Amino acid sequence: MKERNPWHTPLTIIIAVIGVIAIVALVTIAVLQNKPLIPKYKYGIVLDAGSSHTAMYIYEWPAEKDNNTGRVEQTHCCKVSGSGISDYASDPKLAGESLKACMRDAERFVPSERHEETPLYLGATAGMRLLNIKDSAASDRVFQAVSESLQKSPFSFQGARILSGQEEGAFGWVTVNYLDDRLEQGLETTGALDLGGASTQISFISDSFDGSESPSNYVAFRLYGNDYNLYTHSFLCYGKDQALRMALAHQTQSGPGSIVDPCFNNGYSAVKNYSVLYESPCVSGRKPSSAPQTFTHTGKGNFYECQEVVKSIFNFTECKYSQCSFNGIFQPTLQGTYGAFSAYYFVMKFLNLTDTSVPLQSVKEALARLCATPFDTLKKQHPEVKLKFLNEYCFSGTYIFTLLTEGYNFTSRTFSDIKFIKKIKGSDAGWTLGYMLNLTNMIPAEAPDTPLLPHAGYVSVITVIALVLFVLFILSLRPLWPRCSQKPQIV
Ligand SMILES: Nc1nc2c(ncn2[C@@H]2O[C@H](COP(=O)(O)OP(=O)(O)OP(=O)(O)O)[C@@H](O)[C@H]2O)c(=O)[nH]1
Ligand SMILES: [Ca+2]
Repeated sequence: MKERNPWHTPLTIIIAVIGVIAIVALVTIAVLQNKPLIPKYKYGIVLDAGSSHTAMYIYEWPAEKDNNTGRVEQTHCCKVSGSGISDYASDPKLAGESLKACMRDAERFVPSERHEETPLYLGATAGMRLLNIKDSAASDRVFQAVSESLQKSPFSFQGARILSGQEEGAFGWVTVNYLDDRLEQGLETTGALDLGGASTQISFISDSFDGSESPSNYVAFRLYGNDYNLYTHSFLCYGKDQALRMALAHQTQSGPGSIVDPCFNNGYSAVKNYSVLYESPCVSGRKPSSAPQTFTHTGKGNFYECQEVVKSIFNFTECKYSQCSFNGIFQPTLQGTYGAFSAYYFVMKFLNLTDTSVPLQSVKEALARLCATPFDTLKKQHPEVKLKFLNEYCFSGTYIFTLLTEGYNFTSRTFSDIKFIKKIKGSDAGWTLGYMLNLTNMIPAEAPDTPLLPHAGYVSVITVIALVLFVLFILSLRPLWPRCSQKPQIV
């Protein structure tokens, strides 16, 4: 007679089927519930209305990581053609018009279903600060015109305003450290050096600085559970274009007519207009009373003499604090590493000095060679470089060298702590990302709670526990298990 399998009772079969269904359901729910959602992104747009030009940056981040430690990345950048919005003071409508091509670009890069909820900001820096000083009604008209233009875009326009120098410096610092993952992980931070056309910013953490000596240079942050006491200062008029104006103005003081400038290469020559040179508030107070309409600006290319001219635009003597950078501005002792961007990068890139940390002496030698090169030779060596930039590299390089060493007090030892950078992990270094992170509350003050286990670990643990429970359940039903039927004895 065929032996009956003791498991083949209706009860055990039902228990087994229910058990298997329960496990499958449990694992399925665990997987679906915790699976990362299909990547869906959110967007933010910032227009950087600088003194020399406007640029639009589009940022994106995973939608479910909103208000968390999600990585915000720059996905697109559009350079507005023409000059900065402050140059449209006499025809503000054109400032609004100039932004249109980039805004159309943004409509293509941000998916249309996100347009309406995407915040759009415009922040203006030193060019508008200067226009506001010179003619505040004109600056209001420019803002009016750009705001009207941006309101017509499908995005959620959040306003156009001038950033204070302190904000510009602090947000540049946030950008650099956010992109380097230094904030979230509580690592030692990097200082930020930004050289624009009309102002320059220096921002860093110094252990010796708690804000008490100079409160206007102090910005306190609490980010991801860490406190930061940031030193920051923005020098209006010390961006490279305004610095050049000040250097030229200084040289025209000795007598109008012509300037033989050591900061321009030998062979360079141009006729320039006095009124144009002196129209900026950075120099307007110093216009010679009997100046003719024009002056001839020629180059003689000498780095050492150029340094003397550049030094003349700084005041190194006045200081009412324990220590100063220049112009009587407090600066604590330099500390840590620095990321130097904008014009610092453009100029050092031209000098081929961005890849490794460079000894200060090499920079000096490269500048001495550059300034001594006749302008014709320089043009032949760099046919690809725009003349308006090529003209000025001797001045710009010498200015950067002097600002860093004599101004901020970098020495041959600390100079190699500066890295000249343009982008970090695909996003441009600058104040715009930090500005948006702040306005969208994307950096929490406290460290967010992290899940106990990663997703895969969580699913595995749940599965193992389910299996163990199932086995225990089956074992607990032992009393109900059918007994082995005894073979009938043949007597
Ligand atoms: N050599 C070189 N210079 C550049 C380039 N792009 C911009 N510049 C110059 O570098 C300087 C700084 O440029 P930005 O950082 O864009 O300055 P900005 O933001 O307009 O000015 P701020 O409002 O003072 O911040 C200006 O004098 C620009 O004309 C470039 O590709 N090469
Ligand atoms: Ca800038």
